[in-house]
Amino acid sequence: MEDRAKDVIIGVTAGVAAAVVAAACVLLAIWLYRRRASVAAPTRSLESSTATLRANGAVAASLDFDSSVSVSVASESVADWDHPPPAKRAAFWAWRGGANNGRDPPVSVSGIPKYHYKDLQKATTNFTTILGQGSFGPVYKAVMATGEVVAVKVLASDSRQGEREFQTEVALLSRLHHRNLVNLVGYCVEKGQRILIYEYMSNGSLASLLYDNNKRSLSWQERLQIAHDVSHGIEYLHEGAVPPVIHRDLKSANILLDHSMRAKVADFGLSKEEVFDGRKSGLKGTYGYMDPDYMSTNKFTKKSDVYSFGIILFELITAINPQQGLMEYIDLAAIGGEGKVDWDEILDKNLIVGGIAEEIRILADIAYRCINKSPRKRPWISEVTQAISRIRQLQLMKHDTLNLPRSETRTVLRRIEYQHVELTDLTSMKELTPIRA
Ligand SMILES: Nc1ncnc2c1ncn2[C@@H]1O[C@H](COP(=O)(O)OP(=O)(O)OP(=O)(O)O)[C@@H](O)[C@H]1O
Repeated sequence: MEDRAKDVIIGVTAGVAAAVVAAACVLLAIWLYRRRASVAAPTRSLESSTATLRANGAVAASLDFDSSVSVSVASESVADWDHPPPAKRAAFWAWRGGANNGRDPPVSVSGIPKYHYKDLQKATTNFTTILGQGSFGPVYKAVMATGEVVAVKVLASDSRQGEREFQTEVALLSRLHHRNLVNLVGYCVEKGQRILIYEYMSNGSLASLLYDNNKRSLSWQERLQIAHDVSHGIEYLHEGAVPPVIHRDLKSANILLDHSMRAKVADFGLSKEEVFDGRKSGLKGTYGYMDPDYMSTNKFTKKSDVYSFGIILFELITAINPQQGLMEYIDLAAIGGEGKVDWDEILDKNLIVGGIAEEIRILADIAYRCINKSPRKRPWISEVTQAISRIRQLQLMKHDTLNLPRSETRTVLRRIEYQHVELTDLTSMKELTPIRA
């Protein structure tokens, strides 16, 4: 009897112990689950707010600290911005100007010099030396006290988007340096004004050189150099910058030329919101340059920039404005299908000179691949740069050949033939694309 009571007591004790252990496990599991969920929650919401901008495992993310500030810069890891280090946080609050009740002066995180408004006023003769008017405000030529000539872009003070874009521009350009990007040399935030100061590009925009009747026509050599420069600039953004950057508003008006006609890409972060098809779509970019795939999916990728660059290449070849029917002309020329495209029909008449037909055809073929409706079939920008390099090599070799003694000419011609085969391979560019898409 006593043994039986003992057994009962042991059984009950073991049961209670088992129940306690089980309850503890359940509680532990609940606690762990809740903890993980609370850590994951902000990341998820940030990811969802940037989802439309992500593509190809890389690129543009929005720094959505609040819904009014959506800065398109290439992705630092989401987690990184989820818990930014103190320096980044301070910079961000400083940029927001007002988030700290405006007590502190704006902080330059960028290392880019900050100018006083009165100095810029003087350098622009009280803002009278206007170079042009963009959608974010006027641009002035300024001669600084040091004698340096710069371009001063005054963002419209009433524009909320202007302020947002201002933040993007300073943030992006402070970490992007390349000879084919228009350098930001300073900025000013004073008296309610937001001003960006750039290196001065004395030959203006590619658009004005192509479409302004008062300007001389660009030579083929210059056009090829411009194509190469721009391609290098974009390649730096896509494949050199860490993290990578998508421009989102590549167009001939955003390609500027310096005193020696070298081209640079301008206007990061200043892509404007555009009303499309009469409806407010939230799409960014400029009509005539916008990737059709982006218009249907709302996903902007590096290949969307490649599309816009393809359009710019066609502008260089045809001098037809994309906003005045360029695409229709291209479709007409390509009506015969692959291998039967006749680019001669749409060539800029100023390019009808001897000896360059083959080079033009190759560049047009590259451009045509860039504007393929399917982003996967478009080349990567580094492939485009390489293809343009080959055209230039071909040119150099031709030039050398003309200056060579007869005995060497045959060898060089053979090399040209070889290069040509390589070029044809490159312009087909089909094999690489699916691997990285
Ligand atoms: N760094 C610069 N050097 C010389 N001229 C410049 C410079 N930046 C802009 N400009 C000139 O100022 C004018 C306005 O330029 P801005 O970049 O504001 O607008 P946009 O690119 O022409 O148009 P949008 O703002 O609609 O894209 C253009 O004519 C351009 O050629």
